[in-house]
Amino acid sequence: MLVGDSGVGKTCLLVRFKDAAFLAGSFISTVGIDFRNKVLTIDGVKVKLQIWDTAGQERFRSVTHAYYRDAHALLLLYDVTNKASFDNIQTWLTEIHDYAQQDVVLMLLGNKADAAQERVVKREDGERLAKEFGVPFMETSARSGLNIDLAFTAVAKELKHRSLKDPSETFKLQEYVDKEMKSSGCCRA
Ligand SMILES: Nc1nc2c(ncn2[C@@H]2O[C@H](COP(=O)(O)OP(=O)(O)OP(=O)(O)O)[C@@H](O)[C@H]2O)c(=O)[nH]1
Repeated sequence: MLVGDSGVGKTCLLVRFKDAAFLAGSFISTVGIDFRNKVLTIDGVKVKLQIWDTAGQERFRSVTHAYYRDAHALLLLYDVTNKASFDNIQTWLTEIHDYAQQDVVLMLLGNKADAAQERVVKREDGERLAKEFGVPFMETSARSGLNIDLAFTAVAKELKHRSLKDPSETFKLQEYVDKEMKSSGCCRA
């Protein structure tokens, strides 16, 4: 499930992942909730992701609350060009604490990393916040595609690992993300 303030790019992130496209132009706010499916092959196993795109607007909050408890994973987004969306992350974390399952897989994403000129939230600030709350973190761009597949693949790997319930196998989400970013030679922003 994708959550975060209105306009941070949740719908664009999902469209980029699902269709490898970017919705340029006018911004159409999500009404309530929507979902799309995508099948990934993880270590030879097909994993079907059902991804719920929620409305960030406050007036839809009561609708989205109802979906939290069924979510296995949450991608919590802020917009690196919008300080308020970053400041609101703590409020979102409280909301997640109140409504989601205790062991939900959670990842923090600083989206719109392509927008260098408009950036107001440094990558280090995102990293610091994520560390404070013990949440894996990366910057993404729905416009350029930066780290989009990696974010969803990392979450899918974690979910697959959990569903196999094999205690001899360990999977560390942040370690996986850091390793993948390093080996691709890419950049966190
Ligand atoms: N530069 C840049 N713009 C983006 C990116 N992702 C989204 N946008 C723009 O940000 C605006 C909002 O994107 P949406 O995906 O509709 O935002 P949302 O979070 O789904 O908004 P709600 O549905 O209201 O919750 C649109 O004008 C997008 O074109 C990105 O990675 N880079």
